[in-house]
Amino acid sequence: MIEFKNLHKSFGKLTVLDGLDLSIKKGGIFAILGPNGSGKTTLIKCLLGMVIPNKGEINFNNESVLKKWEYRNNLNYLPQIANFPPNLTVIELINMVKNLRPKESKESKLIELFGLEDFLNKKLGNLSGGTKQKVNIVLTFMFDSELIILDEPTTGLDPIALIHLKELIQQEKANGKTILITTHIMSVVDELADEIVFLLDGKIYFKGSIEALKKQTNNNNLEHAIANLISKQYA
Ligand SMILES: Nc1ncnc2c1ncn2[C@@H]1O[C@H](COP(=O)(O)OP(=O)(O)OP(=O)(O)O)[C@@H](O)[C@H]1O
Repeated sequence: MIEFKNLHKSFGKLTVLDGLDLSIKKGGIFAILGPNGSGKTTLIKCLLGMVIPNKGEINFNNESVLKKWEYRNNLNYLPQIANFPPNLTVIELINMVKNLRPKESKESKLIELFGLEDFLNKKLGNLSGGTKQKVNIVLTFMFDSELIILDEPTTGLDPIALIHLKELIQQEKANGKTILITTHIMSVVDELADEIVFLLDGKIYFKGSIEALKKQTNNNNLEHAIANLISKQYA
């Protein structure tokens, strides 16, 4: 479904992606992991056309995405930091996004699920971080798309909202969707991920199941298995 071939991206002298190759098949939950600054968001933004690679190919459903935009109709994206217009109310923003995207939307169910009814007429600039993140989640999941990209979706969520988010992700997977998720919360990876994609030094350092990672690192604890991957590389 998605293929990155020999992808390079530098910001000035800083090389972030250094000949990265990765293919992701359709269906399932893929956790994109790596230390801070390893290039997870950059990789996602290359796929979205928000960062232009210096070199390499990116294909979505066997077609190059470079200089294209139509493919974006088939994906939903939750950004790591949502810069909402502070003077709009929650419902104004939801309606604005609905108008921009002429697709069927199911926001009512999500508003109820995350208990946002009482916030609909509040200005986005006055919301708490966690409530803003719930709005971010509603905007991401209200449309039906084959690919869902979630950049740190759990930030600021309380335990109940976190449970609802995890259920939502599982439901999308059950409906055959492909979900890419970046997170530093290993319990989320443990519960959700079918495959781990681990970025280090601008390349994919490991790709496989949690079981395979535990076996390779000879460590039964996911957090320690990941730490083991990093320390072996720098040993
Ligand atoms: N527009 C930009 N201009 C300059 N440097 C950038 C830009 N975007 C990202 N970087 C740098 O590229 C590197 C990779 O950043 P990126 O946000 O992709 O990392 P990440 O793996 O998502 O990190 P984190 O886990 O902290 O979210 C960092 O050193 C970052 O400072």
